[in-house]
Amino acid sequence: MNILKFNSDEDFVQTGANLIASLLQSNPKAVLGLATGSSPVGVYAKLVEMHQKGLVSFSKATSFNLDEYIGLPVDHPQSYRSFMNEQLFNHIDIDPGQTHIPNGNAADMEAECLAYDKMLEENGPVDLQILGIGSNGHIGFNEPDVNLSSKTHVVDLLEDTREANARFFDSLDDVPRQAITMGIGGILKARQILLLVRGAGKAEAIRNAVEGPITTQCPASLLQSHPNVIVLVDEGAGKWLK
Ligand SMILES: N[C@@H]1[C@@H](O)[C@H](O)[C@@H](COP(=O)(O)O)O[C@@H]1O
Repeated sequence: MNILKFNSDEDFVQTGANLIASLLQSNPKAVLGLATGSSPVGVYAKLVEMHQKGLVSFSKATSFNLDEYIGLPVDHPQSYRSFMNEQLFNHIDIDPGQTHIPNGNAADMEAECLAYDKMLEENGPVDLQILGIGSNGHIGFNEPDVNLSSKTHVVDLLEDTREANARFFDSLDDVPRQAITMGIGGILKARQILLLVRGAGKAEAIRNAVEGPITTQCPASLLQSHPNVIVLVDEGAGKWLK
């Protein structure tokens, strides 16, 4: 794992954005694995800025998002489709038909999981997978558990995850109880992984993930088994790293 610590927010987002932009410059048809949450927001904003300056184009790229809430209307402001449209897709030249997000409103969720993995397999592997980390060590919505699923699946969200995400909703009751997420196996198939970690609230999670044992109780620790992971941490998140 290549762990880079930043004191400056600007350097953090510029480094993340440069990695994605240089991939697209060398391979315009790159397959991007995208994440939601507050961690990648600054990197997406920087990519929009770079796109507006003519420094990067997404016109031939394909994207796959990690996860989506179940049962939230797709146009709900907190759906991950709305998030991606607002933070990135509406401001760049990516073909909307080439952006993929699991359908959290499918009538048959099992079929949706299979279809998503099939699409990933047909278009993959993902060239660069962006990830955030939950304060309990989750990646995507792969929560700590005795067993982790390899494939895309439906997950019951843990209470602490719902509470962490309640800040985006009117009340805790409005936070969905389930999500569809790519599995750990799907995530680890990416050629390269870029883990973005910001804030002191993630200090323990990232220390466990990169310095602790590889355990399903900290799903992000499985990234230690991947040969090409870059971790960007800010000062707060990196405060307990060696
Ligand atoms: N499903 C998402 C994850 O993909 C994200 O990485 C994580 C951290 O979110 P944030 O970056 O807002 O702290 O939790 C969410 O629940």
